[in-house]
Amino acid sequence: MHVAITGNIGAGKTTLAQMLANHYGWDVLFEAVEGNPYLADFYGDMERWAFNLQIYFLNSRFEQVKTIRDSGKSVIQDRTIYEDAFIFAKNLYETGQMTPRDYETYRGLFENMLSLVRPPDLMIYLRADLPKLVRQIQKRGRSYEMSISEDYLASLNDLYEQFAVDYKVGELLIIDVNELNYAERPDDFRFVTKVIDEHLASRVNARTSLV
Ligand SMILES: Nc1ncnc2c1ncn2[C@@H]1O[C@H](COP(=O)(O)OP(=O)(O)OP(=O)(O)O)[C@@H](O)[C@H]1O
Repeated sequence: MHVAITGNIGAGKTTLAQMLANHYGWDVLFEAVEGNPYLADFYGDMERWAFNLQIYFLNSRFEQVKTIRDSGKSVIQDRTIYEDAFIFAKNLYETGQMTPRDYETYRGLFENMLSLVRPPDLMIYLRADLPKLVRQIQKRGRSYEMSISEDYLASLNDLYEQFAVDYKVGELLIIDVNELNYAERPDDFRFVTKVIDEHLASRVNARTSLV
């Protein structure tokens, strides 16, 4: 079983991935944030560091793809390779912060990698509106994320919504997390696991469901 959690910055993926891993006894794979050599610089000057950061994330995510393939265990993954390309890199290109030739080079590499990527058995999209994202980013208080603008989050959210519509290579479960606080309210976490259990039980019937 390979489950992946997808969603915008501050949606609550990392917390939920850890909680689900504990609950179901799955291994968990996090994103490369600590020790990421580009992330802080990227938030200071996106245009300068866009290509470098995207290559770094693409490589680290591809490493995870290989780990998942070779592990033979049930794994939950915090964010996927699809988001790097279809959301983050695309947004940088569309907003003029990644040049066409860099984007083309990046996409060529991504397409090559994609031929070796097996989609997760279940993708869980945590849908959150801007106020929720902003609150969570401020709450965790990473200094380099304080420069994230609402425009940036809004563009990413638009691309996430498009991604949810276009995602056809596997099953997608959409959970609206605007009113949920599973980190602090056990009932909310029970709600999420119930939805996942139901979805896993009815996998043959539905490819996309929404709660
Ligand atoms: N491909 C990418 N391009 C640009 N920034 C990225 C990319 N992938 C991840 N990031 C950034 O790296 C950091 C990852 O932090 P983290 O793992 O805590 O996840 P997050 O996106 O904030 O999610 P959550 O709060 O839902 O756990 C965020 O600032 C995120 O936007």
